[in-house]
Amino acid sequence: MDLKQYVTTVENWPKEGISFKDITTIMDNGPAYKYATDQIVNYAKELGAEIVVGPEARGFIIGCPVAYALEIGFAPVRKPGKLPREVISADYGLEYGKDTLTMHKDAIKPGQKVLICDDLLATGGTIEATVRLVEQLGGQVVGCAFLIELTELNGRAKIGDLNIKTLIQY
Ligand SMILES: O=P(O)(O)OC[C@H]1O[C@H](OP(=O)(O)OP(=O)(O)O)[C@H](O)[C@@H]1O
Ligand SMILES: Nc1ncnc2[nH]cnc12
Repeated sequence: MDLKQYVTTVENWPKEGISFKDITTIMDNGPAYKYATDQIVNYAKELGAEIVVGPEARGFIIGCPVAYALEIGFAPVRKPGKLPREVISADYGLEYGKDTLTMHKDAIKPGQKVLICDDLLATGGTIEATVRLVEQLGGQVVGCAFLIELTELNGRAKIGDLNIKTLIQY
């Protein structure tokens, strides 16, 4: 399936100069959403992932169905003030802003094999901060899966030699 045809590009949103890749037109198409999820499920199986981690909010949309299909857990990465128990934090930069991400301190077991999922790899700031959080908790990042990669922004460079899978490239 050519997934790219289901992505909607919105120019100059949320800011002038940003070419926004809207994945809601993948999600509202049952076969396209299932196809995308299945690709990541197969990748997760190859890697032997034991838990899925995803940053809010679009990382939940990608990561949760993968965790469900594999009957493994999902641990959320959230913006500050959203998780109710003790957290660790990491600051990061975005293509259009900056922010902080948090995880519960007990979200990952030491040595657990983690697959990180998100909708899109842009500058790599979000994924790099998520990797830092997982590693700080003792998790082993076995792979990172994205629907979309904006190759010109070279987000891959931020996470060194980690295993990365992207389904659509621009
Ligand atoms: O590679 P980066 O430059 O870090 O950009 C990618 C991140 O930006 C978007 O999330 P956003 O922070 O806009 O939050 P949302 O998912 O809640 O919309 C997207 O879902 C990725 O998580
Ligand atoms: N161009 C883009 N489209 C959609 N989500 C994004 N997150 C960061 N950059 C983005």
